[in-house]
Amino acid sequence: MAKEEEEVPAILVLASPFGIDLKAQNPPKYRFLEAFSSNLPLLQFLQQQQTLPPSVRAIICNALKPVTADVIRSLPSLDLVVTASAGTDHIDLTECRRRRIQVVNIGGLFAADVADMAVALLIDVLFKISAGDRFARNWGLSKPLGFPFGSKLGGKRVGIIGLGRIGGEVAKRLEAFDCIIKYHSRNKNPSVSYTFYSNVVDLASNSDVLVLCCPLTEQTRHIINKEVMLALGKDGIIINVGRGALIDEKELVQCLVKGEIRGAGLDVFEDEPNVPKELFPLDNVVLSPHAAALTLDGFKDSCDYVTKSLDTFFSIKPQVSKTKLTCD
Ligand SMILES: O=CC(=O)O
Repeated sequence: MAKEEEEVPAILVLASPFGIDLKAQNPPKYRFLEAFSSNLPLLQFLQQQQTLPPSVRAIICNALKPVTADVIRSLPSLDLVVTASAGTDHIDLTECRRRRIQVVNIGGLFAADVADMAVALLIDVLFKISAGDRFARNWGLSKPLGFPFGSKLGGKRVGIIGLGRIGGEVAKRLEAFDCIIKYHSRNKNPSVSYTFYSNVVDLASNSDVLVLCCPLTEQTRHIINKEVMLALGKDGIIINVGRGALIDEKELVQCLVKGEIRGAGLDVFEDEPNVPKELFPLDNVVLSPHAAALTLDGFKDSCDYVTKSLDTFFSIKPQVSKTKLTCD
């Protein structure tokens, strides 16, 4: 390999089309190994590449592209992982820490969009918009009063789990709809007047709706279990814009099928891209393919963010960058 080529950092791109602006540069600043264009499992893809993997310095990924310990181990020169997501649960952070690999996420860039999606899902479940759309397409063929009533949003008691940037945006929006906001998070937030519950079951017992906005960690995995769902009760609704594994999904399916809770709006699932098939016939459930942060207008922002993260990292000496760049 020519010396100049060696000095151009190699970047493994797991999700399309990050790095577009960078690719157009002349002379090129980076060499891109585009795994997203292959159907092979990532490790197999890497094994098939002859030269580049040993020199890969950075990975660009998003929440749907896991960066496992095996992937990290197959890249001996890896210094940086940039994820176009707020969550970092898809990255083996233990292995990154061990190797002193910098992890950079997108912070609150999409907090407002994710909050908008949470509110949209809630309104859809309450007013049965998606179900009504399906019904209206055959309306003329149905019997009178064949479509069940929806429910108001104003006055609902909404329990937000995780009052960080996304949760805060959800609270702001739903306050404007005259909802009563309560929350659970690791710590009470002294700067808000919403009622704080240190216990999720208590929050569920005192809410009509639970909105999940917290990151997935070992502490929050299955934070919504059967006990919480039963405490929420038959009129309760769950909205999840966090991560699928925040809910015990098997129990959620059972509760929805048996009518032990009233409905759910889900943008995320435990085993994406697999969505439990039992949910498909249910009109009290609105499904979305982890799309809260996927807007055409937002995409340019995430490309810019990824570009800036690479440029910042590679323009700083690696030793310095490892201490100065922060994972938000
Ligand atoms: O899932 C999306 C994100 O983590 O930003």
